[in-house]
Amino acid sequence: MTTASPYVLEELRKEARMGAAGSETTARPVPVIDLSDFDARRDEITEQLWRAATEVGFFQLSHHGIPLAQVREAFAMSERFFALPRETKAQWPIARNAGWESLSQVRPSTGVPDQKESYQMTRPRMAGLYPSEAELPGFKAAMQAFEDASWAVGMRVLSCFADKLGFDRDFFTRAHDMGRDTYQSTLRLLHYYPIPTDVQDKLDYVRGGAHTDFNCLTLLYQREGQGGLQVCPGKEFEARAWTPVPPDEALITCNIGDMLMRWSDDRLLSNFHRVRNPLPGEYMGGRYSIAFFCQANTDAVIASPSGKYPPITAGDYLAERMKANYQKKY
Ligand SMILES: O=C(O)CCC(=O)C(=O)O
Ligand SMILES: [Fe+2]
Repeated sequence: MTTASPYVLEELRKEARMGAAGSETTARPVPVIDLSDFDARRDEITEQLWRAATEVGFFQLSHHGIPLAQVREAFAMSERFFALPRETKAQWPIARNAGWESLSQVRPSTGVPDQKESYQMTRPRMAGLYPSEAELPGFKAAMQAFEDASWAVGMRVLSCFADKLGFDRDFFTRAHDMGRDTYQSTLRLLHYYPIPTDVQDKLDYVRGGAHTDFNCLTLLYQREGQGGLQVCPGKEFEARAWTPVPPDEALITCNIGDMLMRWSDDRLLSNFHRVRNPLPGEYMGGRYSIAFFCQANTDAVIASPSGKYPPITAGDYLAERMKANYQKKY
């Protein structure tokens, strides 16, 4: 007898089926795409991005134009944010992808909360959710500048996909319009807690459960010495064999999200990823990462050209995915 899945969206049913299993790792090449001299090399870069995104679903960007000092400043601010007292952070509880949460994100793949805290910045929803200048001087300005820089890189990559998909070049830029109150792209700071000694061999202690992202494109920043990210290419979902993506401060790791998979009739592949616990002998301290999620504005209609997926607004789509992850927090 089969049990009906509680999830309406195919993506969520797939996540639930993925489960927490699979510890095998397979070395796969992670394509690195050099964005230098972008305007002159646009055609060549577009071909490389397309190949990486259609064959694998994840890739890394080098020479993306964001200075290393700015990435390091964002991480320094993130550490200061998470070092604030719990009661201070609790003034900014998460709602609609904005604010702070701790131990509350339950991925359908694992059914247990990720052992992390995170703080999401979704600009039009941030009233009352930023630390004050007294609490954390310079935080808001540094984070907004970092989001601006990440957005610009994300839009460049998406403009290449627009060319290949037969949309006009600015199609995705218009769909991620920061100037409107329907904007819902999110900058997310993540802090995975240090691993307590008594849980180091417990299977139900999960740093980050397997999932695909809800958005169009994710830009992920990792720190040297704080690895753990593993990916499983979209086409090889059933194999559940994971490939580590070691941190490199100079690179941005990208993956395609489910919005773009729908928008491209599955030509661009979203991919599963997770954050595994450190293995015995590895660094057991905290892990910080930063993700920028290019999420289409709430009123953008994600219509799959062939009609494979029924049209849905990006607002409704995201709400459905968030509800499945945070009970009653959307
Ligand atoms: O922390 C990481 O490396 C991954 C984070 C992630 O996958 C997410 O927040 O969706
Ligand atoms: Fe993710």
